[in-house]
Amino acid sequence: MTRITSISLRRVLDSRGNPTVEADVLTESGGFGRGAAPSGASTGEYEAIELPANESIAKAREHAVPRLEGVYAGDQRAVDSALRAADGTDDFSAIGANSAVAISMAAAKAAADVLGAPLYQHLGGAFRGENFPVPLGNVVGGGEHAKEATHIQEFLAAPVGAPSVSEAVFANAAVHAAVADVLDERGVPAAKGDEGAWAPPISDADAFEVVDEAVDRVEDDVGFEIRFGLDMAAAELYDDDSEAYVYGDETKSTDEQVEYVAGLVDEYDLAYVEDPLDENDYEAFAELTDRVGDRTMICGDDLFVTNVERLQEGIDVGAANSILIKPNQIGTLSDTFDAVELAARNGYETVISHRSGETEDTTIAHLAVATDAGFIKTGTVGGERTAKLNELVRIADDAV
Ligand SMILES: O=C(O)[C@@H](CO)OP(=O)(O)O
Ligand SMILES: [Mg+2]
Repeated sequence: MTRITSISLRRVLDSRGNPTVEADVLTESGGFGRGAAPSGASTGEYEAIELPANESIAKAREHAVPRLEGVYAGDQRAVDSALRAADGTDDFSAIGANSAVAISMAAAKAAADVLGAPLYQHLGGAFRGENFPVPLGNVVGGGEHAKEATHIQEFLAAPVGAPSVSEAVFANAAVHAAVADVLDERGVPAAKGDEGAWAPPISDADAFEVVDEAVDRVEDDVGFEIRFGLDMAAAELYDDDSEAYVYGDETKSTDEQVEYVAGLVDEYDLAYVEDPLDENDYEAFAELTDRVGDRTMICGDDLFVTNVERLQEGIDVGAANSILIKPNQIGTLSDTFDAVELAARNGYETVISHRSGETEDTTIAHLAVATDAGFIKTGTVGGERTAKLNELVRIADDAV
């Protein structure tokens, strides 16, 4: 029933206005699934390769589509193996991870459609749908997502005490609004960055104060615990030549960076710190995790790139205690699940994540519920972000 009869690929817009790949998968019994690839700006050195959308589509039409016709969409491993075989490289550089991930997600949705089950249930089984991830909401940001704003890429609200996913989602939106108030009171004008977070021209130190204040206000209002965290995207700050982290005119050695982050964790009771160190520095990651990993999440994004080999290396040295999961970093849902399972087996928390360039695709909301992830990082406001947040609310309401 889920045998694939046709796949169409097209160029659509992402949230930055760049072309990305959208895939439609049809099965012989009429099942339909659509998936669209997101795109990063602060991409990790070891991610699967995104090709220009046109090129990726042409290559996938030539090499992948003929192999996939006749494969069962319900057999996700078979779909993803066919994608890997069609590509023939380790990093999807032949057909592009953008076409691969769009097809992989579209096939999963087509299979769910045939089964008449929500995607999270097809991917995660009958007993999923009870637990929901805590949404990490980007409220202030800079780095590669907004020039002339903070050096730290993301300040993320973390409503860890929210009694429901819906209350958590609304709490993050309230923190986003409270940040605007605090900035306004300080006379700071702020545009928005790529993910809809405020991108004020202030120092990182001032941003900590602003976010801390905004979180306190909303916490008082809603009456449950809200903390905050960071994506430092430190690989973007690290300069290989000087072997230092560059914050405008200031630099920090690796030891100083570890010291700085450990100090921030304690000063602001941070719930979460993603990529605090360079993507090649497992050792310094391990040192920081050793110091503060008992009281905060140290999460590898560019460090692990959703790749089981890199994750295993991190597990071996104690580099972190959580992993960011982005399907397009590795190219298929099967590889994504492998990374989630390896993480879970080793006591690592998983954080399912959007990219800075997004579409209305809601697959990651289902993926987070299907894998019982503790967290999801998918922005706070803006249509391509609320698409995922609202889908979580619908899943909780049994309305998908
Ligand atoms: O670094 C990140 O975690 C992501 C998403 O917030 O950014 P990008 O998609 O630009 O890599
Ligand atoms: Mg990141």
